Amino acid sequence: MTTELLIILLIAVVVVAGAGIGLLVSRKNRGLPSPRDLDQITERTIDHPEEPEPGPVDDGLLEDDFVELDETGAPATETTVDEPTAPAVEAPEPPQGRMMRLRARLARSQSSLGKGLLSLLGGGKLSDDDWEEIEDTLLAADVGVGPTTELVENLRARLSTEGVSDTDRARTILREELIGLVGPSLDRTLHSTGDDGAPGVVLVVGVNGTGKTTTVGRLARVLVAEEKTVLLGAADTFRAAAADQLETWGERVGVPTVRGPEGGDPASVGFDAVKRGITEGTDVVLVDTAGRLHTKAGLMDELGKVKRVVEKQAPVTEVLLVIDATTGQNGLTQARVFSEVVDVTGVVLTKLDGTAKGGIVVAVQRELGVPVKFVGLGEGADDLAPFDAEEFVDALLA
Ligand SMILES: Nc1nc2c(ncn2[C@@H]2O[C@H](COP(=O)(O)OP(=O)(O)OP(=O)(O)O)[C@@H](O)[C@H]2O)c(=O)[nH]1
Repeated sequence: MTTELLIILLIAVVVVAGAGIGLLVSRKNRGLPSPRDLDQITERTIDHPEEPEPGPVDDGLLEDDFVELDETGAPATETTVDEPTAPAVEAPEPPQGRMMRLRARLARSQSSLGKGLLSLLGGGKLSDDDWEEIEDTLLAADVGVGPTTELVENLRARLSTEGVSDTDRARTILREELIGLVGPSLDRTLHSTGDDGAPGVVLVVGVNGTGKTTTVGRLARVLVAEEKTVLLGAADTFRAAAADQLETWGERVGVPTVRGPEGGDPASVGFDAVKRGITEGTDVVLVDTAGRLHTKAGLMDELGKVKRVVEKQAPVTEVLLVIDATTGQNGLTQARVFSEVVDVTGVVLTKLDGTAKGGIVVAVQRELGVPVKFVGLGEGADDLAPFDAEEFVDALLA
């Protein structure tokens, strides 16, 4: 009897356990209710993030030519062309008159350099102490020792022979002398026209953080405002964000960007950009380069190679060096290194707004023997002004 009872109990346990497992398996097969079903069940409304639709990822990139750079020993790097995708393009402001519009941005240079000098010079007969103060004012504004001595000598000679005692005359003399120092007859045009139908090729070089990428973007706007067709080459491949940043600048004015993979060969990007510029009959190709100032030899290799490789397609018509005006002597040291590495043909001085060091315009021209062609006077898209000696001095003395 006991044995029979035990057998019955055992069968009962097996049946109950089997039913339980069956229930679990069937629930598993049906799947648990989704969060939304649970909401309906519980009549609670909870926001759940939409699940992404599966499908092909469109990154907006197009395949471009694969470039072999055997002769230079450069690794072949695949570049892509990012056509502008934004439908609405902006109409950039024409470059003429920008310096006048932005002259108030030179306020700090104005008060320390222009107004400081005027108040000293307009005060009648000047003592040696006054002249020393004039010298200090010029040096503090980063004019540089040589140009300061030259200016003071010229002013002394003119003021003593002409015997000036009124402010207006002092202003006129100072204006003339400052304009002479800045160089009114230097060729400050952007050399952006290629020969024999080839595009103009502008290489933009400089240390990262000086405003190089911003400058390339703004130059594109200047050229678009002049009704030129433009192509950008994102040869700063060391920081992915630099290419993205450049592409955004281009998109705003309907200008495409040729870019390579992060860490790819900058020379390949330059090569492809110019190649495409030739094929499409583009007026100007602007190439943003990387400015890692790690070692002079490294920089020389990199920039030298970009230029050499690009010139297999078309001559470089301009090499613009971007210098941050707020860095003073440091900026001049950078300028020296870059000019030893590449043939710099023009300077862009950024961040001239809000610095008291407006005299750097003179110092950098003397240092490199090349003209300042553009100045950055703010963070706005069209705050890059073609440099003009007279307008600059007038803004200082306003
Ligand atoms: N106030 C002022 N800011 C400027 C000017 N030009 C550039 N900047 C700012 O300087 C910062 C650096 O500019 P970038 O163009 O990123 O500098 P970069 O040299 O290309 O540096 P990387 O992209 O790191 O290579 C940005 O915040 C710009 O808005 C200028 O003329 N005035």
